[in-house]
Amino acid sequence: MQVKLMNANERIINELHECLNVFREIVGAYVTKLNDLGARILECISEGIGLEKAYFASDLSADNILTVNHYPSCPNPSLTLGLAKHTDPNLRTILQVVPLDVLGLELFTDGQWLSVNTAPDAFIVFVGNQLEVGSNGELKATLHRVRNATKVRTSVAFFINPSYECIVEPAKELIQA
Ligand SMILES: O=C(O)CCC(=O)C(=O)O
Ligand SMILES: [Fe+2]
Repeated sequence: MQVKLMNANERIINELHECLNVFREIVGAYVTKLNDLGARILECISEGIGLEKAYFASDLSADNILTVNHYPSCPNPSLTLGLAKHTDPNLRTILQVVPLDVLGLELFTDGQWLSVNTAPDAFIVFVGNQLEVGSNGELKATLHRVRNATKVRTSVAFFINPSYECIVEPAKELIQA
């Protein structure tokens, strides 16, 4: 009988595979929930601006991306921004922030930057550029930025995008003659 002992490299590779499987399972379940949540919010938004419930479904929200932003602790946060001001180029963003007590996200509204508070189990939802176009400007893309903090901050952003093939244009129902 031949017994093959695993060397250190093989053991690490096996453990890595195991971690990746668990990671895939957890992230897969999270993304499925975010997809459902995103679809429900989009339905409410569509109805709210006078479009049919499913207007932004299918091609207009077919391509989704999950990203993680990590902001290391910054010794002098007043000297630099974590993320410069921008609007997201997609249809819509759903954001979750960890840890909850580290503030940093700011929205530009009524001529000033306002800090966004987070709450347990809460999601932050941004209107992206494509939703501003699709809604013919009824919804304005959210201008936002991130300030650094002396503590580490991480955010998870789920970007909902139209498919590459689809044409994004103002909804006919929202164009005044
Ligand atoms: O980290 C945040 O709170 C915001 C991240 C963000 O704006 C982005 O990923 O586009
Ligand atoms: Fe953003």
